[in-house]
Amino acid sequence: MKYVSTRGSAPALDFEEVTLAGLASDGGLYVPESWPSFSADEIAAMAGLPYAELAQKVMQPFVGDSLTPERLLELTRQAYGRFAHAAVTPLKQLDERQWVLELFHGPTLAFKDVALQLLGLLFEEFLGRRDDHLTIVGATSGDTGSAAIDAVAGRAKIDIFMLHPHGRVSDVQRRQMTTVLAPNVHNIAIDGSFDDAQAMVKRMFNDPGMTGTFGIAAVNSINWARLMAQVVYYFAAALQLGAPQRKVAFSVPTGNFGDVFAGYVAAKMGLPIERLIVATNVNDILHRALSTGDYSAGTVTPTAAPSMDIQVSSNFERLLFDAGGRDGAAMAEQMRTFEATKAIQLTNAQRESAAALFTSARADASDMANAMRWAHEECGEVLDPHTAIALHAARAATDLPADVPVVTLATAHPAKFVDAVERATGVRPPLPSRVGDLFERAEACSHLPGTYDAIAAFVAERATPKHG
Ligand SMILES: Cc1ncc(COP(=O)(O)O)c(C=O)c1O
Ligand SMILES: N[C@@H](CCOP(=O)(O)O)C(=O)O
Repeated sequence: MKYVSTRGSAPALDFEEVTLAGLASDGGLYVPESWPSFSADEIAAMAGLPYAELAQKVMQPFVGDSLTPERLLELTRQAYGRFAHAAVTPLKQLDERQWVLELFHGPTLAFKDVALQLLGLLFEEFLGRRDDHLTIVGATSGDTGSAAIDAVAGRAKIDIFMLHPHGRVSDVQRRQMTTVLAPNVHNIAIDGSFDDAQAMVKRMFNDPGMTGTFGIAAVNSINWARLMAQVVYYFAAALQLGAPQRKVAFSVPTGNFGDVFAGYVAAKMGLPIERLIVATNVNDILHRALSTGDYSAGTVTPTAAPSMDIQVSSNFERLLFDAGGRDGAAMAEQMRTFEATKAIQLTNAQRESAAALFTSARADASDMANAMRWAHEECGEVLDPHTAIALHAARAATDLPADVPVVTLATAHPAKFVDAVERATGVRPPLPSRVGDLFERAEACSHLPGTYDAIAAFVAERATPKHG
């Protein structure tokens, strides 16, 4: 399998190279040069497989000969062996139509663990084949950071520098990052928003002063391997609900468009998905883009669902590229316009193609609180604010065919956002014991101005050059 850049001019890479590369050298994102697909019979044969085996089957076409099927299965067993639930991503029924897919049973209590536990192992596997050192530079609005740090802390040949917006992540999210005191972990709180952090990370991939010396790598969803691993749980859920004979809809709390793009990939691979509902909070650039074609970023409003407080959604570029007919030169031009003006209009082709699968909905603070209350009072489930936003959107999708179940992706454990959950439901969910004595541990974090020069200098002083 080869991967091509959405902007058309970076070299095509294989899976091993694309995993270590992160962002393409032309500023684009890598996507498979074509979508692999399964027949209905092949999908039916996956029903009932343990999660690690299903993961190997779904991901093998993307991995190609970078890993044998036997080795990939060893890695998926190792990655998902750390999850606290035997099903890895268990599915729960709320009422006749509504279901919740719990993605937070990994070590750091959010869906990011599903991909990052595997990505940490893939980095180690591929670094073992070469004499290189990796410098991971990531941006987080709370969850990617802790999951990535857990996945790579203490690993030889890897340093991780994780940027988060100062004061805009929950206490649990911050402590899950800053209390990891391994020497290869560097937490940085920046003045600014997640979007500012993400822009600086992307800029570093295109700074020859940094890439010439350091092996800059990505743990954000700009890294293809992140999305690939997230495709698996769409298969897991749909198979339990009757796929391939029955269609399923998914409602996805969305920020950087990675999770819902993984659903798009599952549909491209043959999974019968009736609809993907893109649920946003008041930072609603994606809702506006999908409903009116207006992709224009405003300023970020802090909300009780901080991991979705994003205006510039990296992975939307992957959809625009694929939906727009895979024209790299046109995509590069469209993204240049967006980077310069912070606003573009989707083309008719992009809008029509996206509308075949996606709808969108926006939830404000009271929609979110009402969804949390409904789940708690009517179904006995305590949900986190991000999940509640998607549940609001799922319940609002009344035009779906009556026999289509709707699966809301539960992206974080409610204990990560305990204050917002308590305000809405009166319940203060306890932290699961697997996160240990989080509030007793010492924290280490550097606070830097939100400027590229300050971040680049900080990284350059501490990182190990790529060739030792
Ligand atoms: C809890 C939670 N829900 C939803 C999202 C949004 O997911 P995505 O950025 O893949 O759209 C995030 C952040 O990525 C998150 O941490
Ligand atoms: N919500 C995310 C933002 C980063 O998204 P990613 O999926 O691109 O890593 C977070 O929790 O950090």
